Amino acid sequence: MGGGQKRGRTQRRHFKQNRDNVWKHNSNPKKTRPDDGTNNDPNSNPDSIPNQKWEPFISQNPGFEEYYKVQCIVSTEEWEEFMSLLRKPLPAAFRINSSAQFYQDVRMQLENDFMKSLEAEANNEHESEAIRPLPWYPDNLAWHLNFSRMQLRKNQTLERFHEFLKQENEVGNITRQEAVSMVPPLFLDVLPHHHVLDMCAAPGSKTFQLLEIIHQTKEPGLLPDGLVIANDVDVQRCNLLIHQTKRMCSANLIVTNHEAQYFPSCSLNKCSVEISEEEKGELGKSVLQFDRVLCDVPCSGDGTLRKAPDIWRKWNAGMGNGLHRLQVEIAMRGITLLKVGGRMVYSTCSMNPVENEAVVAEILRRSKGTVELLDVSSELPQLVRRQGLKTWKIRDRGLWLASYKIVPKYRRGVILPSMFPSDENCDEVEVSNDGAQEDLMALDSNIGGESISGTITQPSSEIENEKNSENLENIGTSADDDKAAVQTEASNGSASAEAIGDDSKVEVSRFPLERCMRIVPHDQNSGAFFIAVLQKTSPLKEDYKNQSSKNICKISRNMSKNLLDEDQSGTKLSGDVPHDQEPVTTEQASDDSKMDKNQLAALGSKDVGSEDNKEKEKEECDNGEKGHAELNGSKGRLQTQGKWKGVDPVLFFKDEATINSIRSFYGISESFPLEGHLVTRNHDANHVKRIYYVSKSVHDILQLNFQAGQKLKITSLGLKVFERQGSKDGTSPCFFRLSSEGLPLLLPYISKQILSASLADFRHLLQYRTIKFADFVDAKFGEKASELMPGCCVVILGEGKGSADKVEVDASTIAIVCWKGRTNLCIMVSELDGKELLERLSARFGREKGSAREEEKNGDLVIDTVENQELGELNEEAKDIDESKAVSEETVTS
Ligand SMILES: C[S@@+](CC[C@H](N)C(=O)[O-])C[C@H]1O[C@@H](n2cnc3c(N)ncnc32)[C@H](O)[C@@H]1O
Repeated sequence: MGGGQKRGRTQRRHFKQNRDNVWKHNSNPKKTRPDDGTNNDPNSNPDSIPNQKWEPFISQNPGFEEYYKVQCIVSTEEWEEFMSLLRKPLPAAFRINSSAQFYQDVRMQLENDFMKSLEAEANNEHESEAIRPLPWYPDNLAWHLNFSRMQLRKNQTLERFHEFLKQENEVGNITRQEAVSMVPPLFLDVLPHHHVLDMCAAPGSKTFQLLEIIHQTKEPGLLPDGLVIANDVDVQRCNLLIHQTKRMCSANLIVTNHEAQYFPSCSLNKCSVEISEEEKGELGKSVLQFDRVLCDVPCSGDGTLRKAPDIWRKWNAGMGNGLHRLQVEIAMRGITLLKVGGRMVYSTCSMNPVENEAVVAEILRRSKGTVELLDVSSELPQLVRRQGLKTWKIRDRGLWLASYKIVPKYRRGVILPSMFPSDENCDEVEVSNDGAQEDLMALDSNIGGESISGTITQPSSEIENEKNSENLENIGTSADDDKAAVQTEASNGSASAEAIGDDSKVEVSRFPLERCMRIVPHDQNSGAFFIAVLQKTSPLKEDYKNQSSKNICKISRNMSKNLLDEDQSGTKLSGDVPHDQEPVTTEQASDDSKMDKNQLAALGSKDVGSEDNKEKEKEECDNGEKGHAELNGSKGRLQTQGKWKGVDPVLFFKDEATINSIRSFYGISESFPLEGHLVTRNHDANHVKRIYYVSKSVHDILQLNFQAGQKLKITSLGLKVFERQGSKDGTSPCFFRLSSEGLPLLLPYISKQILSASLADFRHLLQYRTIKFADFVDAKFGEKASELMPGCCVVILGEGKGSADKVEVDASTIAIVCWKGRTNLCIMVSELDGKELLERLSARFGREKGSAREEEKNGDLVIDTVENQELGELNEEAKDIDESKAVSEETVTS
């Protein structure tokens, strides 16, 4: 099983400490709001928050209502229901982590216990059940609660259930995830051998799902052939992603930190250093390409209104307009990195067609028949969804624009042809764009002829407008100006006044956008989501660049060319990030005057394209090329000093003496490959603290990355298997202990330092944490334990058979990492994990007769105080190591 089939125990500590327990009370009472469903009554004052001044969220936004009415997002008859549900709090949902060892037990508890005991608690007109499995999610692994989190907290009769949710969340058996957010990975149709790229992955709930699928079918100790590369541009969010996915214990994961629109392809054909065909052959690939790509892009997020009601206040049409370009660029990069025959899912938690159908249409337009929008109407039939829209309109500064033709010239750098349903306008755009280019040149000359970094063609008049529009009064003025401009354009004959109300001029997309899926809240009491499933049917065409150029500014045109070149795999690879151009950043792309920096930050876009970043990108490019010659030698040093500053280097661990001592101490079978699979993040082999195991698939990508000059900025990878141990007495001959998360992978191959305990002794170990050899119920077990070498060891549960002699493991084996001291055995499992494991054993095997605490009082289990203290320190040390790791080796600090 390894990676993924069981989760470790101690390793979950830092995960827990680094995320809120979402089922606990809200630590920020200011954010709390009443749970009455509408919460727009300023006079209501919930009793639940004594002494707190409650400020209700506004749940009105006339602009929002007008926008979606015009877009016909739902029929007129449904409008009231749609709006009413948007104002109600989102019912909680969660997923059972199928990688957790006790996931079946958790599922049984929900099906057999809570579903029945909570029957009486169904409490609103939308639902007849208090909790229910989501019908479209496989194997009853995803659950919908007919309560919001606030209701769970307030209701006494739900207390036991609430406690259950808190504990299972804390130990990592369940993950809270919005129901609709679970959908995209299901449509990706991932198989265990697939190479999957999750382009915008943080905080990682979908990455977790992808890893679960990758690890689904493997036996203990075997790793799947596939892998997931999870990427996010935001450093802080990348760290969340790392902590989230750590619970998966996967050796098949790489976390990277790139702007997705420039995700490197690690093309060997671009390398400055010659690589022989033989070397390329050994690697099995000369460019990074994926079987599956998840493109869950940054978006305006209005599909999450039910759980993030502050969006009511912030929402404006410019948010979607501002993100469209970035979304297209990310999606096109995804298509470029996709293998022919591969599938890509494009998704957003926005309802806005500009961020959805318009982006999908642009992908199809640019890929010119090489990408198909799949009809997946027969997949997940129980998931209620609507067809995509074929027509929509653009709202810009108070104007409705039904066609690109009526976009005022000075807005044409912002409002793009690709935002509109029809691509007929694209031909006319060439002329119009010339105008925009003239504007840009004029602007360039205004600022001394230097080109503006990555800016969309934006005339100075517009910049002035946008500056002024901070002031609300000026927004009105600017909109009036725009109207006047449209009228002038129209009367000049360069545009027809196709504004709202003129239905005869409605544009309809030529693409089969009805195959897209939109989930709206009132269909199944959920949030809203948009999903499109695309398949690459052949390599992108040579003239893709020409075609796309009509819709995109000069900057992006260059980028399209580079992307295309990469797609002609093997023949015309022109390399990675197009460093000769500045990236179109979220911030720049979102240049609508009403979308301020705070809003962008709220979209999770901070750090994108900062000057610092851009400088680094240039530097990275240079150093990356140089780095190639020094494969895994001084490269680590180079990396920390130049390339990917602030990120620990990735190095294969090749210290044979250490590897041999580990193998021999634990009796790790020769059939388990260590060589070539061990990685560290420290270039000083003598001070390596943690050793990570990587699958063959990850190994191959690392090799390619080394060969290509370390294009990938890797923030985390693999599965921690060994940690340097700080034995106080120095008696253990092995310097490295096993880590809990790596144990499931190694377990089937370990033949030394491993014992099988009876159920009673296993329970006692979990309960008392340290037991003297003489105090074990099974004396033979105590004797065997005393004969182990001092240091790290493994105890497996022999399930009451008293089988100290025989150690047999299979997928269901329950095992813990322990420490053999001079007189006793101590577990290296956190208290919470120990407690939870005890409870699971009770649920499976029944409670132990007699209270162990009483036995303790009677002095049955006396522990050598001195050694106990020493072992306590060791345990503490293990915890410290876990925590420091998050800071030193896995946290991106750039
Ligand atoms: C909708 S969230 C992704 C949610 C995630 N897929 C999940 O299921 O947990 C969008 C993410 O895109 C990231 N992002 C924004 N701009 C990006 C860019 N240019 N490249 C990569 N990631 C980006 C944000 O930091 C944010 O974490």
